Amino acid sequence: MSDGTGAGRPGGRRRRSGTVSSPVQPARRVAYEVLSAVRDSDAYANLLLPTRIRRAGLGTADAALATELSYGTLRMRGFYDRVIELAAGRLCDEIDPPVLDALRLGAHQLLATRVATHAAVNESVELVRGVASRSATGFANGVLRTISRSSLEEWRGWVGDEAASDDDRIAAVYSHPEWVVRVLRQALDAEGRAGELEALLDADNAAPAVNLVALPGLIDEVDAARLGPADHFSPIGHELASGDPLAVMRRHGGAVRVQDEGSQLAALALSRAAAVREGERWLDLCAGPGGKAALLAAEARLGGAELVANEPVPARAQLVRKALEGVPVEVPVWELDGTTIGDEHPKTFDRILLDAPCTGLGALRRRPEARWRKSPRDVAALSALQGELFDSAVKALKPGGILAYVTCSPHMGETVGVVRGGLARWGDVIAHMPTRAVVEGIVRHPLDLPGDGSTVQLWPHRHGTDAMFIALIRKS
Ligand SMILES: C[S@@+](CC[C@H](N)C(=O)[O-])C[C@H]1O[C@@H](n2cnc3c(N)ncnc32)[C@H](O)[C@@H]1O
Repeated sequence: MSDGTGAGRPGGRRRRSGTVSSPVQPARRVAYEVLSAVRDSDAYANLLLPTRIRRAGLGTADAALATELSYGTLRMRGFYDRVIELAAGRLCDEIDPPVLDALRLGAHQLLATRVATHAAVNESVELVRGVASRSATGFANGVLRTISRSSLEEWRGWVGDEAASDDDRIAAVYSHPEWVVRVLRQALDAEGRAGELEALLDADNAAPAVNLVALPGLIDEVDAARLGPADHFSPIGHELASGDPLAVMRRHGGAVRVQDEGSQLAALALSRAAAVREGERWLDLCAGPGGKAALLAAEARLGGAELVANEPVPARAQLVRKALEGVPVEVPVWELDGTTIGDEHPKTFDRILLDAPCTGLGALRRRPEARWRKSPRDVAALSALQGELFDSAVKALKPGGILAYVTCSPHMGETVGVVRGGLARWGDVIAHMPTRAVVEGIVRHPLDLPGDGSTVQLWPHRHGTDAMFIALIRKS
């Protein structure tokens, strides 16, 4: 990674006061623009960042620095805001948002990177100079110098000391909203593992490695082995050894994709829950953007099954079509409301993947701003929709068919809550399958999965995957 000092670039501007101020290094400017857009226009960092990096013409090292700075700052924003409040002696609400963005970016560099202190302070102050008054520039300089005089551990201690309760301390120090801390603890507690909470919150704050899936039947084992070290659990996954994942994907013409190991296991749990019979009909009910649809299409092709993918949001349905392009098999893409498919196509499918729209609280390491955007109100609306989609899927299943209910959230209102509700409504025609036993039959190494085995909850801190939930259900 670049040290961010900008060494070797042309000299700075001479200001009227006679001091020399340096221009902001492009990687830092890109990170600052991303933070502003996320705050100001609800942008998604993972979508915006590649465009901004390209537009700024950043090389590999600077692109990595811009990514680390923007993702790291967004993830740890909750903690940095407490640090800034202590250092500034005023609430963040009282600081001009563009100035606050620069302070957050500066705090991240000072407390969590090896960027030299003078570069972190001076360039953050330069960013403020570009958007605010002279007094704001002096204020930012003072706050950042105060932050720079103490270590991360010291700031963690002081932030913890100021907390109003133990949950508030954990929320502040680990930079998660307090309600998210509570729901994550509840889900771990249900497994008798509440003691893992801080390890989970830490894992949410770490950048995940790039993980690849080698689609079965589309790439031979020798070529797959060259992608990088085999995943610990997924039999078809590899960690990217080095290089640009897009270039690797292009080289393999659709046979290789970026996909979290947990997502691979969720799709395989459905396709490998029972031997595939020629001519089976499969449905991916909520398919956008199509990662699991591509894997299911490859699995269906090997077993002689037919897949239909459904995604009601047209732009996302286009992404599904694109994701399916590299799999040499015909997959119709419907654009229907999944809640109506059960009535429109009753008793039609042998297997259905219901990868439900959810809060995404299981993928916080991947979507750095997501934790600040969700609220408990979202859970109520989503779990109602998840229940309707569940009912629709049960109706659309043939007798004997299998449903995989999946979320990338461990929130119990979206996981076991929805499944229990479904069983209460449909208990005379559906029953749990032994999901843990199915998944254990797929993985390369044993998974540590407490509970009765009727469902599977994966975790970033324990398994290195997103926190995917999987429940296999069979219709009688
Ligand atoms: C968690 S994502 C699915 C991810 C996908 N399976 C993959 O692996 O790429 C949930 C999807 O459900 C879609 N969705 C939202 N409401 C829906 C509905 N009423 N019926 C079907 N799909 C819906 C969303 O647009 C979103 O694309």
